[in-house]
Amino acid sequence: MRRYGKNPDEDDIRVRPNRKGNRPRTHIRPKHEDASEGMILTVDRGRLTVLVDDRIVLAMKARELGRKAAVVGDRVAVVGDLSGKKDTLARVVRIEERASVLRRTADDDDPYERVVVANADQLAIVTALADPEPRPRLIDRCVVAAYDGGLEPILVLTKSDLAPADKILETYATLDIPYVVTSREEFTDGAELAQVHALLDGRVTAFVGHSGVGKTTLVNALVPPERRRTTGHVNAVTGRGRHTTTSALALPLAGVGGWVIDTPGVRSFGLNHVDPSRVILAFPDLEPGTVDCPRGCSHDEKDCALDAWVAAGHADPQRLYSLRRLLATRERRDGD
Ligand SMILES: Nc1nc2c(ncn2[C@@H]2O[C@H](COP(=O)(O)OP(=O)(O)OP(=O)(O)O)[C@@H](O)[C@H]2O)c(=O)[nH]1
Ligand SMILES: [Zn+2]
Repeated sequence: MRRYGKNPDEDDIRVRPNRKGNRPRTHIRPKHEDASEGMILTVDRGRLTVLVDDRIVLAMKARELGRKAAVVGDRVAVVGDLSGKKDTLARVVRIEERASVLRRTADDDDPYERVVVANADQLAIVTALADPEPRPRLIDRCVVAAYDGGLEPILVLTKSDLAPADKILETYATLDIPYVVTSREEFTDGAELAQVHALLDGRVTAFVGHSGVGKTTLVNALVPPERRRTTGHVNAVTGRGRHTTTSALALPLAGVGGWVIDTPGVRSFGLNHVDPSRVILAFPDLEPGTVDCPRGCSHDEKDCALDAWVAAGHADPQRLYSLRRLLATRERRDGD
């Protein structure tokens, strides 16, 4: 599996100046050797649901965890009553290191980045081919968030009964992003569903998409019947579905292993937090060309060494063009 960031989580650790000597400020935690492992499925304010073996356990964060947020997809250590019975409450005592993090700043004016999903292998960017119209810059921003957080992006292009996919596919061909084109009608015949399963089975996939793109329709076709949600309640005033959830939600893929993590419809995807040096990791063919870059180069500036390096024939100019296009989406424009 491709992994982009080395340790995408490290920015979450606020390193504070240490006045008392050079021992890092770590908390000596009780060991909790009896703790069980689990995975967070939902977060609703302070309440977490955690999958422990095959039971769904209600839990809250132990105080010793401090302010670090527990998010959907987190692997955790949990103690207390793990029976999953009514009126029990367990405690999450440890959040394991994250293999990937999907983050967004709600808005580019909003300085706070939030981790939306932890440990997803891939990010399925769901885009309708029409109704609503595709928004390439939003797709690009999601791709950047995936690369930045160590997730592999995949494109899911829905409503192919309304418009063809060629143009979008052409735009993303250079990036070599796996894709699938779907329509609700075809979905029932099995062939498309098999293609989607081929991309998702055995993996943890976070789904993002603008409201109304058909994300719920798609997710419902993938999860067991009792986990389905109602679709199509787009509110004319807010543009949001009536069932818009405020946080992500992990659902098991029907039949085989793997998880779908449904996230609330996004209208924008703030990228304040993105580090260009992590995005370039998704371009291993270009990375060697950055050795002569100025320190802290954004790779989207005048002195970037990539231009000369690519001009000398070391890599495909289309790839550099794509990298620059993605990096440019970090800046917000009207309509994003
Ligand atoms: N023509 C067409 N319409 C579709 C298709 N898939 C979904 N729709 C319709 O598009 C609308 C939105 O679908 P949803 O699945 O609710 O979309 P969503 O992305 O979950 O939207 P929210 O619930 O607002 O977050 C519904 O009216 C669906 O019936 C498709 O393949 N073709
Ligand atoms: Zn550079």
